[in-house]
Amino acid sequence: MVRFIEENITKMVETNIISNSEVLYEGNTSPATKVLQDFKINDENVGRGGLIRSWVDSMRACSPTHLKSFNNHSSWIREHPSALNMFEEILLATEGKQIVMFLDYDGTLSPIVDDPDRAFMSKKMRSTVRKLATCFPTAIVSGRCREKVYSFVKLTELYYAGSHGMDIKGPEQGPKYKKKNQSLLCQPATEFLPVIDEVYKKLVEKTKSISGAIVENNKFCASVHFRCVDENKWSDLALLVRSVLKNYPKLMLTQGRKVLEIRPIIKWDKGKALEFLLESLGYDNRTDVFPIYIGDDRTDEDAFKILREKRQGLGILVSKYAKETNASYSLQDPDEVMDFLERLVEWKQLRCEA
Ligand SMILES: O=P(O)(O)OC[C@H]1O[C@H](O[C@H]2O[C@H](CO)[C@@H](O)[C@H](O)[C@H]2O)[C@H](O)[C@@H](O)[C@@H]1O
Repeated sequence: MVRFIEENITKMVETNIISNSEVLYEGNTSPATKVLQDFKINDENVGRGGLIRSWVDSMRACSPTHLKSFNNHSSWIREHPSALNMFEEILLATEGKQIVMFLDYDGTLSPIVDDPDRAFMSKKMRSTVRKLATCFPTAIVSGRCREKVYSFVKLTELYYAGSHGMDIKGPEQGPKYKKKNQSLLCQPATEFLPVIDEVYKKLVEKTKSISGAIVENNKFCASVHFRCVDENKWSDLALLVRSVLKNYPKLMLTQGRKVLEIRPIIKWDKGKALEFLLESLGYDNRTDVFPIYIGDDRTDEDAFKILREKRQGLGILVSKYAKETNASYSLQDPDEVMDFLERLVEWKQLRCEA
C-alpha cells in the first residue's frame, strides 16, 4: 500500500497534474498527512500540494480497512458513540425543541453499490422516511442531481437539496412548515450549468479508456466514479480528470466515496444548504430548534461543522470505521439509520398520543 501511494504521488508530481483548480478539502490532519510526512513530502516540494494531499486522502477514504491501522476504533467510538445507544440522551437534548431532519442519500438511506444508477433505497426505508416527514420537517441533502435523488426517494412531502445543496426545492404539496406561502427554490450556481455540461461531456470522452470509470452528470456538478477502476489505474484517471479541469479555473475538485466531484468554486455546500433550509422554514436564529443531520460522506462534514460551530442540534456520521469528523454520534450503516429514524418516529407518535 505504501509503495502504491508513493508511486502515485511521484507520478502526479512528475507529470505536473496540478494547476489552478484547487481542492477544497480541509480534513488533512491525520492519516494522509502522516503518509505525506513519512514520504517527506510537503507543500513546498510538491508545489501545489493540496491536490496531492487530497488525492492521498481519497485513497485513505476509499480503503477503510487501511484506515484501521491509523485509528484506534474504540477511542473513536467513545468520542462518537452510537446514536442508537445514546438515543435517550439525544432525546433529552431535544426536549422542548422542534426537531428538523436532514438526511444524506447514498450510504445513508441506501447502501453503497457499484452502479450509481442502481442505488435504490428499500421500501421499508421509504416508509420510514415517509413517517418521519409526518413528524418533523425533513430534507434530503445529496450530491446527486435533485431529479435523480427524487427518482430514488419518490416522496413528494420532503425538501430536496441536490447537487451538494446547489439545487434546493420545497415539497410539491405546498409549504407545510414554511413561514411564507411561496414555493421554495434555490439555485445559486445556475451560471455554471453550461460549463458543467461541457466538462461532463469532455470527461466522458477522456475517461473512456479507463475501464470501470463512470462519469455522472449531477446538473450543477459532475462525478467521476472510480469504485470499479483497478487501483493501478487511479492515478491515470486522476491525470485525465486533471487534464480536463486545468482549463476550467472556476471549477474545483472534491472527493467522496470512491468518487471525484467536480463543482463550481462558489461558497456553497451542504452546510450552506442546511442553513438556507432552516432559514426558509423560519427556524433561523432560534434556540428552540434542533436540527439532526445524518450523512456518511466528506461532503456532509460541511453540515456537521455548521451544527458544531452553532452548537445547535447534532451530526451523525454513518460509518463502520473511525474517521475524522465533526459529527457527534455515529451509526454503522443504513440499517442502523433506519432503526434510529424508526425510534424517533415511535417516540414522537407516543408523545402526540399522550
Ligand atoms: O451526497 P450523497 O447523496 O451521498 O451523494 C454523493 C455521491 O453519491 C453517489 O455515489 C456514491 O454512491 C454510489 C452508489 O452507491 C457508489 O457507487 C459511489 O462509489 C459513491 O461515491 C452518486 O453516484 C454521486 O453522484 C454522488 O455525488
